[in-house]
Amino acid sequence: MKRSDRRRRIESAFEHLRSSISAALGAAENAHQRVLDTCAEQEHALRIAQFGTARAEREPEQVTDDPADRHFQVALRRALAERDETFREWTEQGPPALQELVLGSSPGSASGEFGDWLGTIGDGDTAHPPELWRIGTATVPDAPRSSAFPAVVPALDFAHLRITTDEVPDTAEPLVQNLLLRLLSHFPPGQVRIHSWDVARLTGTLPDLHPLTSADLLTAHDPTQLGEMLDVLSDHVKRIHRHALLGEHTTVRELAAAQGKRSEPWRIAVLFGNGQPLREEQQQQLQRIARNGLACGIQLITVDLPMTVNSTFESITLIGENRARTSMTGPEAVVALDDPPSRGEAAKTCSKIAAEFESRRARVRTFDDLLPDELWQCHSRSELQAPVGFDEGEEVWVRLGDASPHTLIGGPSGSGKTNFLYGMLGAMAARYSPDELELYLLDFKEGVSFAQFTPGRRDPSWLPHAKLVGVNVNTDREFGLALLRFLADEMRRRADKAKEYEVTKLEELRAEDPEGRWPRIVAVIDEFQYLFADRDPVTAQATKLLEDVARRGRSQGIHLVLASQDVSGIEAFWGKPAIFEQFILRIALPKARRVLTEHNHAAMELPRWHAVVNHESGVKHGNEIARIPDATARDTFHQLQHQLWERRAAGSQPPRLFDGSNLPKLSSMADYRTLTTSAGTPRALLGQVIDVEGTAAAVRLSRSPGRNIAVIGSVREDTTSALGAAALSLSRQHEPGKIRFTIGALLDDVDAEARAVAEDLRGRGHEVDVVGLDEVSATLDGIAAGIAAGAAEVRHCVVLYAVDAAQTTLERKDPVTRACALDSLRTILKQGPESRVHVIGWWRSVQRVKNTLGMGPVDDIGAWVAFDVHGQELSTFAAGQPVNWSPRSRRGLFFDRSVHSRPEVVLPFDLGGAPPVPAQRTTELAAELWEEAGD
Ligand SMILES: Nc1ncnc2c1ncn2[C@@H]1O[C@H](COP(=O)(O)OP(=O)(O)OP(=O)(O)O)[C@@H](O)[C@H]1O
Repeated sequence: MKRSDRRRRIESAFEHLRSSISAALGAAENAHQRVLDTCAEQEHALRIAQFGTARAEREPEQVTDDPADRHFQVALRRALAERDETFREWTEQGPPALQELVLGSSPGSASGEFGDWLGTIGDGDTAHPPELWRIGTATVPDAPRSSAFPAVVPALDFAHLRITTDEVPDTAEPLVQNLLLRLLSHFPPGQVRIHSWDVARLTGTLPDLHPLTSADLLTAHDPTQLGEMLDVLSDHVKRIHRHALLGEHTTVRELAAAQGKRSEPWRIAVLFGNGQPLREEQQQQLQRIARNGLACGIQLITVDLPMTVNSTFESITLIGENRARTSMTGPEAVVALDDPPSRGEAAKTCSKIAAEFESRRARVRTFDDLLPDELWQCHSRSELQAPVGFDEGEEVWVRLGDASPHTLIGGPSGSGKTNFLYGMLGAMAARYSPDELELYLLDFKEGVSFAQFTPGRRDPSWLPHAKLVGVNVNTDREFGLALLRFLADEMRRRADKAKEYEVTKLEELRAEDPEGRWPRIVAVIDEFQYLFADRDPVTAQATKLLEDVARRGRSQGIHLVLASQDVSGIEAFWGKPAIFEQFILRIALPKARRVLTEHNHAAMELPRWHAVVNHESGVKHGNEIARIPDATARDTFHQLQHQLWERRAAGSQPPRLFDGSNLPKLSSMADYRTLTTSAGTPRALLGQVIDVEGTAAAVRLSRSPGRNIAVIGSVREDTTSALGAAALSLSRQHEPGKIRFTIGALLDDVDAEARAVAEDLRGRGHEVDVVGLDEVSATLDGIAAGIAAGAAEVRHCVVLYAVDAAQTTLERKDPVTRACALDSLRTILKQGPESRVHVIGWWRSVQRVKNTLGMGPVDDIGAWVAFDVHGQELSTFAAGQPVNWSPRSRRGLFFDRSVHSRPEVVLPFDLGGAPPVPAQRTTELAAELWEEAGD
């Protein structure tokens, strides 16, 4: 190869190398440049992001020294595109959607223009209040298109509000005032109450709302008295928690939604501070109110008041020129607060609200105002509640439930206790159906106050909730015992049933057994002090039973309502703290003494037809004063009763009426009417026992020794009633021919009664012999001889009217045999029952029964009923036990040694026929007995 060739090739190789190197170097430089560009753009992007895209666009010189710089322009364009993309959905749909939402959920004054509602009185539904309330118009300045949307904040039950200013709290005033005007104008006057406190000003806070103070809708608290305002709010929280929120509802709002009506107004407390925290204890109290208040409808609005509780607060920060940021709209949105209406307009609105509230408050409320719009809509699972009166037009309610199980009502005669009871029972009966509430009503006072709840001759309606009505029972304290015993039994039945479901309370039992019928029971005893009238076994038993029912009834849905006009009656109660303490609800009518606690004299100052309603055992702070409407006038309770009666369930039975001034009619007694010939051992009915069911006093006439009946006493009407009832009831249990009657009419005075019964029995087809004084000895001898010969074929009842009147006749001895008919009678008494022969005899005194029986034991008289006989005389016939009994008119004492441990009180029957003769002894007999007593 030539030298020159080689060189050329080498040079060309170098050339290639050079150009390759320079190409490589150029590429690196380009890449370097690109990296530098990207870097510059990203630096700008970072600064733009830090500064805010919108601001960077507005004020580029704040972001870069050279706004025209290519890299900055690229970064800004990219940021704007990204922002537009991000906001696109909101820009297109956000503001109009929000607008629509607010319009729908916050109607009327909650979000409308002032001009549309200012000055009109609200009628908003308190059971379903709007959640959000307008304060202004918001925009997002940094949005690509800054559309406005309504700015709203939650109020009332939903959140507290914390407002922060630039340390000039007054600047928050128009905002607060506007919001309050919206709230006040939305609901009927009185539903929103305002408390205000301003650390810096004595008066003049919220000046346009000032007219509300005259109606107590706004209470302006003194700057030095924050404690007083906090105490008022705390008391409301406590009271509402203790009483209104006992059942399944944990907030007043839920309760209102369930009941369709709010029972407590909203209370809004506005506190203007100065940026300084409160004193420690006030801070804590305020925080407690903040935590618990919303559930009770208490909302706080604080202005420049540092607080450490955050959770339930929404915040508004004023940023000058009527603009604010809120926690609802976030830091990007700026709210232009609504301009307030003119001062004149706002004040006029408040005056109008105050005047309307005053006029509603002054309106006389009637019994009808106690009634719900719809009948029988409430359930009594956790308690019973009903309004009983009005405080300045607002309802005052009573509650019977676990927290306040029983009520004590006091007031002197004529103060309106009966009327109060009518109002309360009416308001409850209208709310709860008979499946939710049963009433047992007892009035010891003379008169017939509860009789209206039972069907009468002129009005057939009855109160379908009433199961038992007792009137004129002032001498029959046993009826009170019977009611208490019935309640104690029912309580046990409920407790046993609850145990089956492994629960303890009625509320839980109802949850476990939803199909079961477990109404709450309200038992009213008017003039209950009669129960404790004497130092006797009735008082002792009543005390024991009342203690049991009062203590354990609470969890079984059994509520006592005891009323008394008698101070000593109530005082006697004070001595029984175990009972008294259970009567947490106290109702004091004007001038009632001893119902409330010793230092609570509210009842003394009450005007007529008012009551103190106190759910705190009578302590002062529990006082609620209520005006009680007239519930006994025409067209009040009675009209309601008619409506309720018409709604009664098919087959609903009228309440049982126990009227102490009337005797039960034998022919209408269930125990008599249901007697049939197919029943087993026949039962002789003698009268009616004092119990809740109205059971008959009955003696079984079995074939065993002693199954004879003595009717003892000198009052003819009562004793002949017992004999007649026994005979007639036995006749109903036998086909004709299956029983025989021998009737001894041994006293002229009762001949007519004896013969009337005989006629009645014959009319029913039975064989009846009537014997007088002249035939009685032979008849008894014959019967005794028959027994000696063997048992009778059919039952034989020997009904003797005034056995003792025949004593001399019966004692007359046969000159030959020396036997007398008295011996025959003794034989019949002793041996008869086993042979189907029973004596049902009337003796006019205990001594005279003993004369008949002779020296022998009294066992041959297995059962007896005694009228006008003192207890101590009867103890021999009651297995030797002391008998505590003072005779009373038209009442007897009944004892059957085969079933009773102690005698019980009975009412003789009204057998129908001739009207009863006034109860009196025959003068002739009175003289005889007087002589005997002298002997
Ligand atoms: N709130 C009331 N508004 C109007 N009249 C009433 C009111 N309360 C009671 N009255 C009337 O007062 C009278 C006495 O009332 P009520 O019978 O209720 O009193 P009381 O305390 O039960 O008296 P007593 O124990 O003597 O029966 C009745 O005529 C009744 O109509």
